[in-house]
Amino acid sequence: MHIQSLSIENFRNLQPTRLHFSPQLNIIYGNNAAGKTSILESLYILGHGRSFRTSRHNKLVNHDHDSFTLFAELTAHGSGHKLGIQRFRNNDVHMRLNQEPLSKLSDLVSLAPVQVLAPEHYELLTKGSSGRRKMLDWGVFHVEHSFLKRWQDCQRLILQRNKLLKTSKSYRELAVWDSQLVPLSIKVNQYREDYCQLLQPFFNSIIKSFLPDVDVSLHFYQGWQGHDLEQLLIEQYPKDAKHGYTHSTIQKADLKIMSGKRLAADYLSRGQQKLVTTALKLAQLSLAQERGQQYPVFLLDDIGAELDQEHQQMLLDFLAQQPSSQQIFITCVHLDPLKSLINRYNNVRLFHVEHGAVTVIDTASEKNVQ
Ligand SMILES: Nc1ncnc2c1ncn2[C@@H]1O[C@H](COP(=O)(O)OP(=O)(O)OP(=O)(O)O)[C@@H](O)[C@H]1O
Repeated sequence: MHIQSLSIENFRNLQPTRLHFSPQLNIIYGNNAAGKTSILESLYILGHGRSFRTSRHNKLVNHDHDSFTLFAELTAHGSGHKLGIQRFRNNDVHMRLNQEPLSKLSDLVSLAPVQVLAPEHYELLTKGSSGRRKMLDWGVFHVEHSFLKRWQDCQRLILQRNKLLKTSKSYRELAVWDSQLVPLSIKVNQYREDYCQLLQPFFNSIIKSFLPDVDVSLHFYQGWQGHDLEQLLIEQYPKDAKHGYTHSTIQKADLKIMSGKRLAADYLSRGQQKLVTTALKLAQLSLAQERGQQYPVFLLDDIGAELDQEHQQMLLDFLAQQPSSQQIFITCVHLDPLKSLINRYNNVRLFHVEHGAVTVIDTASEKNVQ
């Protein structure tokens, strides 16, 4: 997938602008608070319908306006598309694809795979399992599109089951729901487990280059580890009914990262944990390139902020080896560390951001600088 151009109106501090991107490497640079991450955030919204920084959409609308609008021209599944998203302060959203209204977020997600690595993600190991599950599910979906429908059906059944739990008198009232929920949950679980197995070799090879002396491994834990789900739901009925909530579901699955026999989050340094997160995101990108139906756009926010110089260079070397049809967006304060990457690419666009205003910079003046 390539994003060819993006018009941005009333989004965060950005002045209205229309940007034309390189199908390969795009670098967005400028001082702190200039608006660099806001550009990445708007690109992310094209593929997710939401931000990676906040779940409150009204924060994205410029303080002086009631809605923001994004309009993108992109190439996906081999053809050109025009995608428009307008989001209002009151949470209303209007989406249009090729002039037709688009009602389902899932259509947006399947059209435009966008992967991001931002400072926010460096807490992935230490925070709760939902961030890891979201990351896992994004990957599963882009390798296996039929996953989403099954996942949504499963969520719906869990909600209905939880509702029924609050009024039920015996397990028998739930049996009919569970006869649908159990096979569906097992299927969702299988998708996730298969994906994890596909991801492991990519992750192992990247993490070995980042942390050659540390034993790090990736494991998938289903939400009912070591049990038969059907039996477990029957046994847990008293507890589930008491809380009005199903305790063992696909919502309990997790991607566990171990260092030897210990959880990586309890044992590795913060810097090492950041490298594990970076390796996970890059492994997902590599796997999607190999198995997915199209290459995800890769967004890398604030490259200089979180990694030491040696590992920053490793990350840049990884990006320098990407296939020519991989589109990448990077934000940074200083261009200097990116000079070798810029020189490596034939098709680079540089965008300088200052107080929300974006200027395209002539790459010739920035290329071949030692
Ligand atoms: N809804 C909004 N309306 C107007 N301005 C906003 C809004 N939300 C955030 N801002 C401001 O936009 C500015 C740009 O933020 P952004 O995070 O994009 O900057 P950045 O260039 O990535 O900075 P840094 O290098 O410090 O990460 C900030 O000063 C922020 O306060």
